[in-house]
Formats: sequence, structure tokens, C-alpha cells
Amino acid sequence: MALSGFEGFEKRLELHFSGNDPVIGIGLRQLDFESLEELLHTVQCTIVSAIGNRFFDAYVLSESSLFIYPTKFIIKTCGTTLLLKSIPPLLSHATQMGLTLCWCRYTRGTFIFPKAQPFPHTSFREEIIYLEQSLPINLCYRKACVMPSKITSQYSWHVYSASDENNHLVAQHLPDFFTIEVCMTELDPVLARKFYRGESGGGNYTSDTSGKEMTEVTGISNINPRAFVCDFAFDPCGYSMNGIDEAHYSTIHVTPEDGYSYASFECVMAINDHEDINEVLKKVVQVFRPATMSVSTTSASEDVWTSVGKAIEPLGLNCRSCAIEEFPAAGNIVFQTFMTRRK
Ligand SMILES: C[S@+](CC[C@H](N)C(=O)[O-])C[C@H]1O[C@@H](n2cnc3c(N)ncnc32)[C@H](O)[C@@H]1O
Repeated sequence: MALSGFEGFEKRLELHFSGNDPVIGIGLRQLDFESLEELLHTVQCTIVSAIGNRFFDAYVLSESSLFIYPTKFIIKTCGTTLLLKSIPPLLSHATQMGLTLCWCRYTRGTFIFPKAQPFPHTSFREEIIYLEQSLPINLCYRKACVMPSKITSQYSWHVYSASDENNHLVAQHLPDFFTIEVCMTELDPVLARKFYRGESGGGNYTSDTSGKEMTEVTGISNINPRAFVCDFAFDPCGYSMNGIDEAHYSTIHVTPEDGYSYASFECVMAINDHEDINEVLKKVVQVFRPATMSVSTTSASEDVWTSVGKAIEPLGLNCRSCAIEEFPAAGNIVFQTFMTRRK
């Protein structure tokens, strides 16, 4: 293990708003580019490319991704970014648009290089204190929890969720969608090499053309062939993509460096498409062949999280632990960890 390197594990924040304003059809999407850049400056990252459709906007960032829907803001950043510092400016813009925060969820894995993280990400305790101080008092149902993994404490899942009076009981109205967040470490070195510029096919490519080539050569384009993909290759290595398919996004980020290689996959799926998750996860494992993998599902039915194991285990990864915990607004979060049989 390298003493220090790029922190692949992302911090992820999802904020949901409500409002009576007639402009809610556009809602948060009316945030102008300058304000967005300013907000991201606080987080210490920048926009590298953007796409959108009639449902939402998707941005590839210098450190991961951002998705903006009319009443939903999802930001995922890695490295030493200050993700939680996006909350105060975002809440101030939302208030000006007549939107009220009704629930929020913050999740992350365990950092590979925790000592490199700046405040407020110095520890989960500091993150909770910062969240508690930044969120409005109408979010009166709050819960923080570290979901354990039996592999090692390195694979714990940190979750903070807060909700207002109207949204805390998910069990009564299971949402139409669920989210799946996958974190993978110790990628197959031969496959990881494909995320170095020039290695996937050679030639003098730009970030865009290299990104496209990586998407094709690695099989990422095949994970959801319906999705419109925006991809980006970093120099000399590293890769990020966002896929948009109607109202659903998917996103992949890769840190291929030896010693701390990491890749993440995340997507949102409709509850009634849940059988697809089996096929999707198989394709994801085949792109990276990781030695360890964690899968977290939020607001998913039991059918979904039981099919996670059925998809992954035949590919040589054993389920080592499964933790289930209920959270305000998020419902059940199920955190499963897998490890290759050779370990
Ligand atoms: C932003 S990407 C993907 C992030 C994602 N969380 C992950 O680790 O899978 C990170 C990869 O790009 C590389 N990289 C090269 N230039 C970079 C830059 N200017 N900002 C962030 N990452 C860069 C890093 O070394 C790393 O391999």
C-alpha cells in the first residue's frame, strides 16, 4: 500500500427539496453556470463537461460528478474535496428559488488515506457535527451510523440521513426508484492499465477522444447500451463518465494507479426493472475484476439486495458480510461486502 496517493473513495450528498413556486418545473436547474462554478469552488473542484436532457443535467467534475434535477441535487466528489461545504451556498440559492429542503442523505466508504482529508472530513464525527449545524431545523428526524463490514474496518459504510415530518416514513410509500452504490478496490492490474491515456489503443488523443475510447474498449459502453454517455480521461490516467437514460443516471469513476486502485459505479433503477441489476452488476465486475467490492442499496426491496449476491458470487467474489439499517426518508440501506476467494 502506498503511503499517500489519490483518494478514490467518494463522499456523496443527496438533497431533496419541495416548493409551491410555479417555477418548480425547472427548480434547481435554473442555477446559473457562474453560481454553480462558485459553489464548486467552495468544494474545490471544477466542471469538466456537461450534458442534459428534459429530466436533469449531469456534470463530470474534476473530482467525480454532479446531477441536478428540478428538486434534487446529487453531488459526489473524491480526492481531498470539501463536499459538505456545498450545503450552505446551495441552501441559500434554493431559498431564493422558493424551495425548501425536505431530506438529505450523506454516504461514504472508509478513506484509504484518512489523514489527508481536510476539515470537515477529518472524521465521521466532524462530518456529523458539520451536517447538524448546516441543516435547517425542519429536518427533525436525523440518524448517523457506521455500517460495519466483516472484511476489515476499511470497508465500513458511513451514512447520515435527515428528513422532515412529511418524508421520514419510507416504508409507507416505497419510492419508485432505488440507488445502488458500488465501491471496488484492488482492480485487476491489466484491466486498470486501460484507464491510462494511450494504453487503450495508442495515439495522440484528447481527454474526450481518450475517454470515448476507454468507454468502448473496457466494455463500459455495454453496461447500459441505451444511455447517452459523457466521458472524460484524465492525464496521465483516471477516468470519469456519466450516463443518462431518460430520468435515470449512471456514473463510473476510476483511479487506476497501482497500490491504491479504485473504481466506483452508481446508478438509479426503477423498482420494476430490478431484474436488470443482476446483468448490470455482472458487467461491472467484468470491467474491473476487483479483489474487493462493496455494494450499498438504498430504498430497494428485498428482491433487489438478494439478487446482488446472486449476480456477484458466480464471478468469484464471496459475500463476507451484509448489514441492514433503516434511515429516515431513505428506508432500508443494505451494505454488502464481497472478496475474491483467493484472499
Ligand atoms: C477524478 S478521477 C476518478 C475519481 C473517482 N472517485 C475514483 O477514484 O475512482 C481520479 C483519477 O484521475 C487522476 N487525475 C489526473 N488528473 C487529475 C485531476 N486534475 N483531478 C483529479 N484527478 C486527476 C487521479 O490520479 C486518479 O487516478
